[in-house]
Amino acid sequence: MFKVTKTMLSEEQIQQKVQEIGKQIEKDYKDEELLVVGILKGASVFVADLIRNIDLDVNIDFMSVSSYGNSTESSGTVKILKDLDVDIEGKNVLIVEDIIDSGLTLSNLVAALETRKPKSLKLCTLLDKPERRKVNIPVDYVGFVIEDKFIVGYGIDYAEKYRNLPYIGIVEEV
Ligand SMILES: O=P(O)(O)OC[C@H]1O[C@H](OP(=O)(O)OP(=O)(O)O)[C@H](O)[C@@H]1O
Ligand code: HPA
Ligand SMILES: [Mg+2]
Repeated sequence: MFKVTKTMLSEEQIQQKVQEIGKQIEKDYKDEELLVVGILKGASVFVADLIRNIDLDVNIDFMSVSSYGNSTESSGTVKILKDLDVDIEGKNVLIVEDIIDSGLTLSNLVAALETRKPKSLKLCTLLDKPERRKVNIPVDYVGFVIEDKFIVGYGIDYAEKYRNLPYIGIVEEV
């Protein structure tokens, strides 16, 4: 049976980091228009907190892609389940993810969005698990670099559970 056995990052640590990233984004996009794109469902909680720490005129949109399903291993392919509502040509786009693991989700997504000719395309992730990377992908804003543990909480699930935890916990077989 799988259970949340430990806390990896507390609610306070996460909130502090989200504030820092938000302020950095605010600086970097001063006097620019910005479209923040959250990747459902995992990034939903992070995006909601992040945009409240960016004191600029931001627009938000969401995409839904899937690579994990109910397992702890990526299937290696990414399906677009819900596309953006808006055209991103000529816009500053910031993709927001909860976690980069193999990098497959983001690299596929970036390739797809680059063809739509945004003015700029940057990436932001709360968590980065570099040990599991299968494709190299440069990320502009990283919250925490974490070790190779299967984690949940703050939007991130195991079999659709635990997304509502306010902290990041480690899931282990007990
Ligand atoms: O770097 P990768 O190996 O591609 O893994 C990262 C992706 O996997 C998870 O999403 P998932 O596809 O499980 O869907 P979800 O966001 O709806 O939970 C996570 O939210 C990232 O989007
Ligand atoms: O550690 C993880 N936990 C949950 N979902 C994930 N998707 C990629 N990595 C993870
Ligand atoms: Mg996701």
